[in-house]
Amino acid sequence: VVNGVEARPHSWPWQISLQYDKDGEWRHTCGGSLIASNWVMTAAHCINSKLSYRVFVGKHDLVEEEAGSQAIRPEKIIVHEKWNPIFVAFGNDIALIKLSQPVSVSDQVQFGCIPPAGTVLPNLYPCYITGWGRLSTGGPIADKLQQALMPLADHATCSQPDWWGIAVRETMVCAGGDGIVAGCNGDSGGPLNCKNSEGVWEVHGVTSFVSALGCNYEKKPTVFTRVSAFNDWIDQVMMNN
Ligand SMILES: CC(C)c1ccc(NC(=O)[C@@H]2CCCN2C(=O)[C@H](CCCC[NH3+])NC(=O)C(F)(F)F)cc1
Repeated sequence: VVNGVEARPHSWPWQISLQYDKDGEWRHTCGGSLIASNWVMTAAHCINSKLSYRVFVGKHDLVEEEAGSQAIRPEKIIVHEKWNPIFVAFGNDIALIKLSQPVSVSDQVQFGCIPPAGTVLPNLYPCYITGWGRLSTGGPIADKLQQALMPLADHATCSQPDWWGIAVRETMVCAGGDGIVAGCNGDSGGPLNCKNSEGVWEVHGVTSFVSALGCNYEKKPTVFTRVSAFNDWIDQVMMNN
């Protein structure tokens, strides 16, 4: 997250760190959201079938050992069948990770809520991106979980020619674009958190892409997979696996 702030520890208790084993070292590669005791939602582009992963729940500082955190191996990973790794703009950048054992909820580990199917929030609706992604374009990833307020850019705004144009679909959500605050590499797969009218936080987006010209690039908001376009897919996958 570029130009965010350190989150109060464990204030986004569904946020997970997806890590892969690189020569015996575990490396953070993506974020994700715990949505059930044995299911994590992340981005399809985070998954490389050649790598072995672990899901770390209950974390705040990635470089410290933290009581209450737990690393769990995936049992299986289901990537959306319509995800096309060649072109992130085709969308369907969503995947579900079934954990090899259920996680127990606690103060530090909670499930994120999926919004009702079809929910489309209005322009400038205030949401928060969270993640351990780069703190600046090309910069280091964060040790401590970051958060940033990112008002939504509705489809009419986000699909303007000098914004994302036709690269953005209605199955996506845009947020930010002020050239200051943005998601960045390593935030992929993590949640876009929006508080609903009852005051309940929902995971409205899965961090998908930013401009290749720079994370915080004016009129190139961070683009998320719109979770409320995938309720049926999520239900089917969880029921059938
Ligand atoms: C739609 C098309 C014009 C297009 C739009 C944006 C990009 N962005 C990028 O490629 C930048 C550069 C590093 C990774 N990246 C990204 O946007 C990657 C997803 C890459 C998926 C394709 N391999 N996502 C992230 O870094 C993010 F924002 F989720 F944290 C690439 C192509």
